[in-house]
Amino acid sequence: MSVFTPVSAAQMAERLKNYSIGSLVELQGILAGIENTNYFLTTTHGRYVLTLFEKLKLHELPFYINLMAHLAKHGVACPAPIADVRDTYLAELNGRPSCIVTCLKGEAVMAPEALHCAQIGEVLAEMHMAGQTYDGRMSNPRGPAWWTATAPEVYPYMSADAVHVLRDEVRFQSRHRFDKLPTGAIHADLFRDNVLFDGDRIGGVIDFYFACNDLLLYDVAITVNDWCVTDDGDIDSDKARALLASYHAIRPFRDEEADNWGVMLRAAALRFWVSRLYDFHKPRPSELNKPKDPAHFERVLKKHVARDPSKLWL
Ligand SMILES: Nc1ncnc2c1ncn2[C@@H]1O[C@H](COP(=O)(O)OP(=O)(O)OP(=O)(O)O)[C@@H](O)[C@H]1O
Ligand SMILES: N[C@@H](CCO)C(=O)O
Repeated sequence: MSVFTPVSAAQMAERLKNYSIGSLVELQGILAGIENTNYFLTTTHGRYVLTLFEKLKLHELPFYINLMAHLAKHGVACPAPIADVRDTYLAELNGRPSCIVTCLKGEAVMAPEALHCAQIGEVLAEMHMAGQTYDGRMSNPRGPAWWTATAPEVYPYMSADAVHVLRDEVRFQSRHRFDKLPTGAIHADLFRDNVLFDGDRIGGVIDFYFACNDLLLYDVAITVNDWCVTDDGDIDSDKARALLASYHAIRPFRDEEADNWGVMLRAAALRFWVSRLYDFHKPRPSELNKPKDPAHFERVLKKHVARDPSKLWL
């Protein structure tokens, strides 16, 4: 299903001559994933993942691949890209940019407990700390300018009540500035399906293709909104505290971050509400995936608007 661009064993064996990771044992297509072609690649030296990028172009990829390499160099649990004999990570294969990264152990945990959330807080803070010395730059393609421009495109498909909530939130966010909050390289999509757990221990973080430079607290809010959410769009405060406490132990929050926590949780919910609305109502012709439920993030946002954010702080 998710092998959009097939690679033969002969092609792979030939390609591996450019690397120092042994010779081909097995190449097995990965069914999960909707954006790219992924294969589990086993060589005489170990297990790797081969990705062929179906949408991103060669020149768009270095920010993400170099970020993974930088984080892996710092010991962060994420795939390490493998350089070829020319010392480059990216090469064309069957007309697609491709790269080989180390294979992480484990599977996604879709019903996490506080113990999982605590490990997520830790790995997120480690990414943020290690990311401080990353010199790649990428503005957030899904930031305030994007949601302000995109929201009106989906109003025609929404109920009057939902338009009211969305318009109010876009306006609310535009009244806030965050000049004093710490920034850096952020993952920006640290949802449950982008982390592998080997039993109860984190195997690592994958899918860095929304990474960018933005507020660190925004990344924390995105993460809490997914890892700590309940079925009705509320946030489980025990899980949120477990995540925040282990994050704070590595990168202590500043007072200004505590002050802006509620606004940030709302911004993170708004971003995914708008992207899901857009993907739902205006899918690209090539889109193969079943769109994710936008109403989920409407519920998350409404709960945030109604609550005292300090109840979800440390
Ligand atoms: N480095 C890795 N180590 C182990 N498994 C991996 C690795 N990279 C990807 N996978 C596996 O491949 C699956 C698909 O990868 P991924 O989620 O990145 O797909 P995608 O199509 O690139 O993106 P999307 O999440 O948008 O569908 C993951 O669910 C995971 O099981
Ligand atoms: N994690 C996103 C999809 C990828 O950006 C969502 O659940 O809407």
